[in-house]
Amino acid sequence: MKKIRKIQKKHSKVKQTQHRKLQLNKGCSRTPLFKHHKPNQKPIFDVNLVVINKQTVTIQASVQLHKRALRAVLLAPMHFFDANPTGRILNRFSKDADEVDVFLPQRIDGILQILSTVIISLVSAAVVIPWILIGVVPVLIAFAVLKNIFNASTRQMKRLSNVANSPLFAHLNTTTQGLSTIEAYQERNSFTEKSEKLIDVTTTTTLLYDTCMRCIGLWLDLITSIIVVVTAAVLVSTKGSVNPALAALALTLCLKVVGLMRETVRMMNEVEAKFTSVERLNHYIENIDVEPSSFQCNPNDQWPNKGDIKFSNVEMTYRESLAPVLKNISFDIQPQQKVGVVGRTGAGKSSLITALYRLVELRNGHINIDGINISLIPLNVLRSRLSTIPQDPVMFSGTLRYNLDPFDNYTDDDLWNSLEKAHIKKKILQLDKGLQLLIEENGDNFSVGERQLLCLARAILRKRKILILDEATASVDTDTDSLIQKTIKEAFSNCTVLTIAHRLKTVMNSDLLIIMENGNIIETGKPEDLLAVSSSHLNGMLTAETSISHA
Ligand SMILES: Nc1ncnc2c1ncn2[C@@H]1O[C@H](COP(=O)(O)OP(=O)(O)OP(=O)(O)O)[C@@H](O)[C@H]1O
Repeated sequence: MKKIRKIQKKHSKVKQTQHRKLQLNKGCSRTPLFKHHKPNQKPIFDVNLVVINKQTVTIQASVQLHKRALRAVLLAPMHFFDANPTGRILNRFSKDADEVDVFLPQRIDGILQILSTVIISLVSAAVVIPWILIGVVPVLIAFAVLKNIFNASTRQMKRLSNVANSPLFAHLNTTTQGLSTIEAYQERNSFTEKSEKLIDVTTTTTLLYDTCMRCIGLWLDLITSIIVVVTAAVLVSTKGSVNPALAALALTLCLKVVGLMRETVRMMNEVEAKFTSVERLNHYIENIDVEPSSFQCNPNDQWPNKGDIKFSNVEMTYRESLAPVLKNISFDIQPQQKVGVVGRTGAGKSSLITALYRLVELRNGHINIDGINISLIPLNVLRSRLSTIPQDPVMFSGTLRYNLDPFDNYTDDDLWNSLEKAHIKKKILQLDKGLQLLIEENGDNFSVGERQLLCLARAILRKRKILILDEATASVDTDTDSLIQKTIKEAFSNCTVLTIAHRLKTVMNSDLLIIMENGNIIETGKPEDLLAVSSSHLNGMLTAETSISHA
């Protein structure tokens, strides 16, 4: 019985202490002015809610910035990508976007919280000792001057640090892409050395920025200490004339408020420096030229239904400062004609496609498809009505189905049919997963030739009136090349096909041959007509090709 009573007593004692602790906590939760994210606490003044709602303001702002910068890059013309390496673009969308997404909202929130504390503390102090406000003015001036002195340099250091990241990103990008080549040529050491040098440059600029921030911190601390010392000295020297309680309050407030003001200035400086990331993203939004979106003619859904292509005095240059790569080119391709374009490397064959897709606007002349000048129609319409198999076949990470038919417009049977016509069905069947087969980034789990065949399957599926093949079979063996040419002849019998090829054999069955050199057309006609003339360029090229293959 005694034992039970002892336990009961102990239990009630524990309960009492718990109750007292609870009361104490309740008391505490009433006193603080600011919420520190403890559950069940009901603060009088919730800075997060009252001053700023991070979710709706800062995050929304960064989302908008990101969206608009991304849109600007996606709609940028070709020359933007020629002038800006991938690393530079990656830097904006990784490092700069991270500062805008994470750092700035946190810091701005912090500044607002501290500023509110400073204002409330100053108001409470002014109520008790009004003359304290006289002392605040020089303090504010001192901090403002210091902030201005350091602002320019910290911002510049931050800009330097941001810029220094781009070459590092570009180098890492090229290294990962060319890893096998680096290993094959045993260039691992030189690449590692270059990485280290670039990391050194990046960290040096970051160190400069950090040093600048430390320096401003040091000066702010110095001013704070001077102010506290001066206040203490004044209070001591006026001993007896100031109420000791008020003197203690003045000193405490001085320590707290000046300390907080110092912290605000430091953080504001940091935020202003990091705002260079916003500036850099904004630069993309405001300064990247956008591909022309205005149009004077919107062709019907069936356009082009014949496939007639007419180049008239076309002159094109990749940049204003560069020489033209297409010089006064004129030719006419009849509907359903199979045209072969040949010429030496750099002759301007691929530039014909660039001009057809309006990746670069013409300097002179015009191109008509089915009688419509393509410079007058919307870019998305033009590009969606042509089919191409480029030199570098493009595959996206995702399923095979997604790669062939991203908008889910065709049935599985259609897809298998096109794979069969492109002579790749057998290979896909061997891999077991069928249309759900996963394609790795850049189509790395397929050879270049296989990727070209998958692109051919994609083109067969879309059934456009105009098909452009840019060295589409350059990476497949001669037997498969012949098979593909046969397929193209059958599957695209009622389409216009423009084939750019290095191997003359690939285009010898064309209806028309265009031979290019140095941006000009040097010969054009039916292959048999050109072969009949012994001095023709085609005969010369054939002789050169045969002698190389026999060598
Ligand atoms: N993006 C570019 N910026 C500047 N010049 C370019 C660009 N692309 C190509 N050129 C230049 O334009 C000329 C024609 O290039 P194009 O790619 O059309 O030749 P090509 O006949 O297709 O060569 P290849 O058979 O090697 O693919 C070349 O001198 C090349 O240096």
